[in-house]
Amino acid sequence: MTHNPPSNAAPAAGDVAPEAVLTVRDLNVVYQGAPPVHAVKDVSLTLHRGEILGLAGESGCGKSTLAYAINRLHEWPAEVTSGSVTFHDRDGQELDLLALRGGQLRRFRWSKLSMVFQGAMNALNPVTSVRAQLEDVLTTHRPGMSRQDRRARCAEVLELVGVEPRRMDSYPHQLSGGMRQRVMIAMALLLDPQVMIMDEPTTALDVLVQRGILREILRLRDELGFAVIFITHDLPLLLELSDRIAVMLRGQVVEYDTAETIYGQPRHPYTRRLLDSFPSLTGERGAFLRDGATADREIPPGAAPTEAGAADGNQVRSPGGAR
Ligand SMILES: Nc1ncnc2c1ncn2[C@@H]1O[C@H](COP(=O)(O)OP(=O)(O)OP(=O)(O)O)[C@@H](O)[C@H]1O
Repeated sequence: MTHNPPSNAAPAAGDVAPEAVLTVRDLNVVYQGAPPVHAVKDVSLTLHRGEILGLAGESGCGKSTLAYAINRLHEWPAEVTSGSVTFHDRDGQELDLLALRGGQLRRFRWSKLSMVFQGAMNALNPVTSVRAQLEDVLTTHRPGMSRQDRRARCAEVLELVGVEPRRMDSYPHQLSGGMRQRVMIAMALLLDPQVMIMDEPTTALDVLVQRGILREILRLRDELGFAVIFITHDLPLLLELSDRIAVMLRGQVVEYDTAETIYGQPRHPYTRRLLDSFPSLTGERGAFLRDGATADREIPPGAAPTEAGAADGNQVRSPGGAR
């Protein structure tokens, strides 16, 4: 289960090598049907602590298959045919994720790496209160935790995602789509994971609610320091949100660079085509990058959370550290 430390961590500004939290090496995933579909081809990625890595690419290019394989959620006929996925724990341990079995895997998921799925907001159990569903995660993973501490932790994570803790006794159908998705993000945060994989987490939501939630994710990342693999085919959104972006085409990562470089100097013809397919991206350079005040151009600071909150039927906290 032990591997050498990753060697491809790119040097950051100031020559301080960023620390890797997850390394994917030459990963291949095949759906073993007739004929087989080679959905992920020789993918190598390094996720650094606290970074948001965007995974872009058209429908069917393999984004979800890659995310599921990383978290070992893929099911037959999907098979990881080769490669490795290594988690570099905060405590120095190196975990070979493809080798985890049964209890080890259950302990790993949620506590070290959590996932918010496409349509996850519909994954909440309709006949159980939000409180019971959040507490269930803690009862399973932190059996020694007192009832009082469990309740306090649940209230804390709900507050973190901008849901009033009094909503804890609600049932999912009593919450808006945006609030349900916030509850799912709260659940993913419960055990203080080092990595969150978000697969189209806001796609089903209207634009204002979506932007409010994305700002919260940025703020939480700044506050809590987890790293994110964020998957969407919405490239403008990724440019705004991500530190680095990997562009996938037919199972392969064809370009992997900072959001700024992907936007300003795309090298691969497919990346250029992808950028050109969003007409609004042909405007002033940098208009979609998170850097500086440009990200606020479309929605003035302060407006988005209020509007999102209203649309959400819930008070959203100030974006704070959201860039
Ligand atoms: N159960 C399956 N059996 C066979 N092929 C599959 C299966 N699930 C997905 N695929 C194929 O694997 C490839 C990658 O699919 P995947 O869902 O990972 O792409 P994606 O980029 O996440 O797409 P989307 O953005 O639409 O979710 C596609 O060609 C898809 O048709």
